[in-house]
Amino acid sequence: MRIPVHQLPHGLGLDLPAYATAHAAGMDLRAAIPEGETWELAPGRRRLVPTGLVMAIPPGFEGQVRPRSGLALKHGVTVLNAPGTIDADYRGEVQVLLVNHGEEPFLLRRGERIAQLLVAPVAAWIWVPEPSVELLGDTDRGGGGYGSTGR
Ligand SMILES: O=c1ccn([C@H]2C[C@H](O)[C@@H](COP(=O)(O)OP(=O)(O)OP(=O)(O)O)O2)c(=O)[nH]1
Repeated sequence: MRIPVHQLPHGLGLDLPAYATAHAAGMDLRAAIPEGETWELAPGRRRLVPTGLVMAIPPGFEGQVRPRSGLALKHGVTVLNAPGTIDADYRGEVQVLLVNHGEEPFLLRRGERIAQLLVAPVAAWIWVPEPSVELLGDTDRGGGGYGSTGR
């Protein structure tokens, strides 16, 4: 599968997102912040981090911007809107909304791996309105939820 991608000027020189291992699901996204700058993410604060990437995800697929577990475990830094959705028709820069849930400021530098991108299939659905709830069909669960099956 191929995804046309364009690196904006501030992203040039950074590696394209890549799978770290043979069967990895996600490709790491890198921070396209200016060379030599250090961005501080203070505890409790959020920041939109550029990737320098514009992509054309094929119709029928979506991009999911997910956190990296290592950043979450070591620093409390995660993707605030996880999973962020990259629509197939989006032609703006992919950005990552990071939040620092940790106790220490998190320092971010150019090229750092900040999140991972998964490209997954999505189906387009249409609603079929039914005049009564019975027409939706009976199930074992029925309306049970929120712990109805036990702990
Ligand atoms: O983490 C994210 C989430 C979204 N986007 C881009 C791609 C996506 O296609 C577009 C719109 O995202 P979304 O639908 O989540 O935004 P919205 O808040 O619903 O705004 P809109 O009215 O633009 O759809 O923003 C990102 O770059 N990073």
